[in-house]
Amino acid sequence: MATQLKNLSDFSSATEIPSAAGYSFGIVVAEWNAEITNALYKAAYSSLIKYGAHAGDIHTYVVPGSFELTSGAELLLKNMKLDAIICLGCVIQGETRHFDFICNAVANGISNVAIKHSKPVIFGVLTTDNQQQAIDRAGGRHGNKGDEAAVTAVKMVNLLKQ
Ligand SMILES: Nc1c(NC[C@H](O)[C@H](O)[C@H](O)CO)[nH]c(=O)[nH]c1=O
Ligand SMILES: CC(=O)[C@@H](O)COP(=O)(O)O
Repeated sequence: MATQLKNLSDFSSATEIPSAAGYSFGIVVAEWNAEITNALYKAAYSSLIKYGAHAGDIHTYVVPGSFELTSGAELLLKNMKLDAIICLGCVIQGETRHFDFICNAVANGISNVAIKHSKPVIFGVLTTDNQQQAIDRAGGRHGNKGDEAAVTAVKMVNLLKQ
């Protein structure tokens, strides 16, 4: 599996990570699976600060579930001047196909919001078969998708400087 070859928080071999200084970021976090999404959030916030973002330029909002990440991102971009949005959530397969509908809706919805506003909206959503896979990707053996999402946002806001 691809993840087995990659730690989500290892950027040692990555291209240089540009500065986040001067850019404003929104972070939308889903409450569902809060022990996981809180870990994603802490990593994303810490990474933005590590790469130069100012605390006053990071705006955090909580939504009930991952399905609401799309509307959360839309509301922020419609009402605030932000350079990028990071959406953080954790969807874990249950007994029914509800998982599929949420995952597909969020992935497509976030993409549509990004295109509508011509702004980076980062898909920092874990979509796992079970709790352990989520733990492994929220600060466990496969790193933290919150780190990955933050670095992606920093790279994207600097895109036009390339
Ligand atoms: N089962 C999970 C959910 N379900 C809730 C939905 O995201 C949504 O809030 C509800 O359908 C009302 O619109 N959300 C997650 O983030 N993770 C899950 O595992
Ligand atoms: C992804 C979900 O919504 C899931 O946790 C709900 O569980 P179930 O499919 O058993 O209703």
